[in-house]
Amino acid sequence: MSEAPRSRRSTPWPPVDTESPAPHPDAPRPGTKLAVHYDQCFGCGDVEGGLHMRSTMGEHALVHSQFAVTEAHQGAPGLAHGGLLACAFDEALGSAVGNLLRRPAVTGKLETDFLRPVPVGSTLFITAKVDGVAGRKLYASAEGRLGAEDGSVAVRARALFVEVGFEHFTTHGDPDALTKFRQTPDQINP
Ligand SMILES: CCCCCCCC(=O)SCCNC(=O)CCNC(=O)[C@H](O)C(C)(C)COP(=O)(O)OP(=O)(O)OC[C@H]1O[C@@H](n2cnc3c(N)ncnc32)[C@H](O)[C@@H]1OP(=O)(O)O
Repeated sequence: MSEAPRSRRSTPWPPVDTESPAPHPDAPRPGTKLAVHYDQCFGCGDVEGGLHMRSTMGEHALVHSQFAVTEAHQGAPGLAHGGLLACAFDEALGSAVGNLLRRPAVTGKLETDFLRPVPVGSTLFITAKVDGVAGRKLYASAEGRLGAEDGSVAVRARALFVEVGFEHFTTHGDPDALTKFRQTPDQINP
């Protein structure tokens, strides 16, 4: 296969003026294995059929996540489903925002570039970072490499997270949301 294009993007990123993202003083130190943020989360929780993503804080405010692609994640014979890959990036990006900034936020916009097919049996090594902060708007980006931290780039993603109050979860989700977050050991939410 020919080399994937370096970029298919024409728009600047972040799309607005931002401040540099200062990591929260309580952000996990490099090398820390990051906690599951909610044990029923499809991305990182121990949910049957979930993605079972695990993440680690890296150097230079990078968050490293791995997504092991199984037969349950197929969209075409032997290949990962693009929507599930987007899900994996939502999780990895959210983990970067949540752990580095420690501000409750939800995904407002998520865009993905699928550069190479991702086969069943492969592991996607995703590196995510926070690119900028503009008030409640938190911008993050990530790339996923096939098979190793220095493998070929297969997917790139970028996202806008919007900071919300904790009532977002109790009003729109479950009135017991805060209790349920807290029941997840070492969670980073409220
Ligand atoms: C560790 C954690 C890992 C978590 C990983 C998983 C994360 C998730 O999947 S979260 C679930 C999916 N996301 C959601 O359900 C969010 C649903 N959407 C919402 O609740 C709302 O639209 C919400 C909160 C994003 C924004 O609403 P609201 O609080 O009223 O703010 P609003 O004024 O509309 O937007 C705030 C700013 O963001 C901008 N914005 C919001 N959405 C977008 C968008 N899609 N594109 C561009 N800009 C946007 C607005 O233009 C606005 O900008 P400005 O302040 O400059 O005017």
